[in-house]
Amino acid sequence: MDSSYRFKSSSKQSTSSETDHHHHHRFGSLIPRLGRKYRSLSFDSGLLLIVNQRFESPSPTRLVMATSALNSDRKIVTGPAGYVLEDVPHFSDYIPNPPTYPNPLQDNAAYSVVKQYFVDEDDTVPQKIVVHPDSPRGTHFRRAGPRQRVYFDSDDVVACIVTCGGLCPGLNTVIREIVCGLSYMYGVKKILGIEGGYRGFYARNTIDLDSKTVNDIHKRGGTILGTSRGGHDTTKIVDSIQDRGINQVYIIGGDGSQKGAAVIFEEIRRRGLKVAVAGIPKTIDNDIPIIDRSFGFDTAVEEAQRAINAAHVEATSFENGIGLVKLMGRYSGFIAMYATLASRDVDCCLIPESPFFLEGKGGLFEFIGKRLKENGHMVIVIAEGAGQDLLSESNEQSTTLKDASGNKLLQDVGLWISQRIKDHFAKKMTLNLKYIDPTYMIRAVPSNASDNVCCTLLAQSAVHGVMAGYNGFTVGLVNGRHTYIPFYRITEKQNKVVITDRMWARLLSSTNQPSFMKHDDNHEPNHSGGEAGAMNW
Ligand SMILES: Nc1ncnc2c1ncn2[C@@H]1O[C@H](COP(=O)(O)OP(=O)(O)O)[C@@H](O)[C@H]1O
Ligand SMILES: O=P(O)(O)OC[C@H]1O[C@](O)(COP(=O)(O)O)[C@@H](O)[C@@H]1O
Ligand SMILES: [Mg+2]
Repeated sequence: MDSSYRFKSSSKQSTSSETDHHHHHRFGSLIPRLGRKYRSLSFDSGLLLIVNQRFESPSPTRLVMATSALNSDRKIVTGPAGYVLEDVPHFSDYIPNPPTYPNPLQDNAAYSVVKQYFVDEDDTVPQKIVVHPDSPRGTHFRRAGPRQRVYFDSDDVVACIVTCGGLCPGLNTVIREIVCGLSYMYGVKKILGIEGGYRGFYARNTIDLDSKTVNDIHKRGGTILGTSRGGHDTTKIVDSIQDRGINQVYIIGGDGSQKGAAVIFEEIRRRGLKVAVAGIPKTIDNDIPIIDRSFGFDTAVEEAQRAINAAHVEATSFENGIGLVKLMGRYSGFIAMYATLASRDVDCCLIPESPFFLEGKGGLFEFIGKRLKENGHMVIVIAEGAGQDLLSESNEQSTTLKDASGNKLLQDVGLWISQRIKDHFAKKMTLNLKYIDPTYMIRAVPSNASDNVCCTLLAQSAVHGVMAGYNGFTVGLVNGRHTYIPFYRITEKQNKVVITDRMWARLLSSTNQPSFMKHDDNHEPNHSGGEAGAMNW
């Protein structure tokens, strides 16, 4: 490596206020933007573009790439000590010499008081923050925030916003803050709402959005734009984007929506359009990987407390009372786990990641019998995706039904387990079991204060990234900092509760429920699990 190669220490790099903002701008092409610090840029498709080279910037060198060669690539930048930046695409990757403009925020009185308001081009955020002295520096994501130069003239912007998939508290707040961010910060005047999810691009008219029309919407649950499952037709969607002259697309949605956003972006890049696509991750189940937590999750957990309280009141008021609450969570039990930890009234929490069984030693029935004997009542929280294996064993009904988006339709585990418990204890004792299903109540509410702040920052980060020319990314909080994450990192797997992590151990110790490990079970989780995100501390 070049001996004059300069690299900031990791501690310095994470402190943006210390970074040098006076070095020259690098906006002309991909190489200059990567700056002098990186030694290689490789694309996973096998096309190795630059290796072991020191770039002086601004550089006259232009990186010439065939658009087609970029289609499935990953923009990976490596540096010393195992540093890896999983970068997001940028207009300058596939559009030759895109014009740039000074960021209008530089004249905004509100932000002018902030020292070094603009984010340094080289700021990145580490994925893992717990390290050993000899750990490699590891994967980083590009830090979100406003850049000194933007790739859109505000007068030319035609932005659109769409919400897809299931409801989640905070959707309206994100819509509101994208609209307000675009208009107040960047002076954008043309913002369209796409109604009814992806199919709205080609099956519905658009609605005009401005700061006045969205002023109060954050106080309402749901989404003012409407949403849907299914209906993703990439060609029709991109045709509609082109026909309407849209050049910024904000997609608020979960794992399915982000997969949809990724293919829309691929098609846009294939057609060589100067259209930005940004995803804002929405998942009430908190099943999107990498990010610390998703907006609406906090609200959902809080709302679930009301159902758990009701279950507790019912359970404690009757002899051998059992309050059973079913909460959302198809594949990830975060809502159930956090609602249980928050409540302290829950005796048993069942989630999809932790298999359980009913009969025999160490099983659920034995535990219920024991708790009722000790306390006279019991509260059980079950995530909707828990015990699906047991259900399909005892049920001939087809389990292959899917919703319009292709998500497997689950059978009602709450009703099933209620019946099984009643049947089991029928001859032994009088049970009073009350089943509460607050599924849609916890997601149809407006977002709470903390989620509103979370939504605001995500929306603003998305707007800054798009204005700065980044494209094909999802915004997300990583270790408390906002970042731009490539779509593939968000969609390649689901975030799950890792039952061998401390958080699940804390839950087990707070409820003192059995782990439901049979003797022949090995102690590995039965799912791929994934990296421990912040919710798995
Ligand atoms: N693999 C995919 N490719 C393209 N579009 C998809 C894909 N998966 C889901 N979608 C679309 O994304 C939208 C939302 O997906 P869905 O699974 O219902 O909700 P969520 O985004 O909350 O996971 C739907 O319109 C669906 O058709
Ligand atoms: O009945 P619907 O509208 O399909 O939604 C129910 C599902 O939505 C979820 O909240 C998750 O859906 P998303 O992926 O859209 O966020 C699940 O937990 C739940 O099973
Ligand atoms: Mg989903």
